[in-house]
Amino acid sequence: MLLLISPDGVEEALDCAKAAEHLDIVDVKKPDEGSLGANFPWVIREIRGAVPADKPVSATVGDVPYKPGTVAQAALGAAVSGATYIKVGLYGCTTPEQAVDVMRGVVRAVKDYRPDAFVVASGYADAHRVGCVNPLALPDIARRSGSDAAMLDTAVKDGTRLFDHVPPDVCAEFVRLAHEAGLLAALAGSVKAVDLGALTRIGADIVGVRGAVCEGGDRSTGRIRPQLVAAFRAEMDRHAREHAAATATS
Ligand SMILES: O=C[C@H](O)COP(=O)(O)O
Repeated sequence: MLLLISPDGVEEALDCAKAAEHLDIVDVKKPDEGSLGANFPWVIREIRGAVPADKPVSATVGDVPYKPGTVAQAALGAAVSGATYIKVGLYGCTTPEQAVDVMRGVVRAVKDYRPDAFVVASGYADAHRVGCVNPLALPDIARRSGSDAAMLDTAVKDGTRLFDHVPPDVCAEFVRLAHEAGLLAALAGSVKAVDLGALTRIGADIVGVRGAVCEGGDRSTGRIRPQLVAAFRAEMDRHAREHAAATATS
């Protein structure tokens, strides 16, 4: 399982760089603009320059409205700024067809510019609270639009977590559907170390975190700390080892 960490700006990204050996993807966002809030192009560019070249930089394009042209242009902006993972939060899409429309535009805009870019269609585990598409619709939306991964995060950061809204057995179905469609499955949403056992068993390809690696576990007032990233990674590795051992003996 890959570890994606979301700094809120250049300063936190530098702290991520200090823990680079423990993480896989640096995900630029602007948490004060929403769960998948988009940051400025120059921040993406500066972070790309600050983290080791072998670590992909991801950028969130926002909790986007149903405006395919606007979103495609924003996604291209993120790619031009140096992000190779482009994450789109389908907040304003109320049907799978709308979501496919938006993601098709993103895939074309991004891949015409950079064919090896990786496009992530993200929905929300707590979709019922904000009125967007059902979490289990995401793998098919990603497949139909030519995206590379389906993701879930939480829209409302009020302390509730991924599994509060989408229990582990339903997350397992999400991962199964994504894999069946040939996609990677990414899961996030105030994930804590205690969730890593279930996420490992479920077979998620990417886990995304911010709060869990911030001081005090607070994604808004705390700062990302390299030692918390290292500790989180150690827990991931421990679960991976235990799972591999259990699978080998069963
Ligand atoms: O992409 C992952 C998000 O940044 C998750 O943030 P969070 O762990 O604070 O919910």
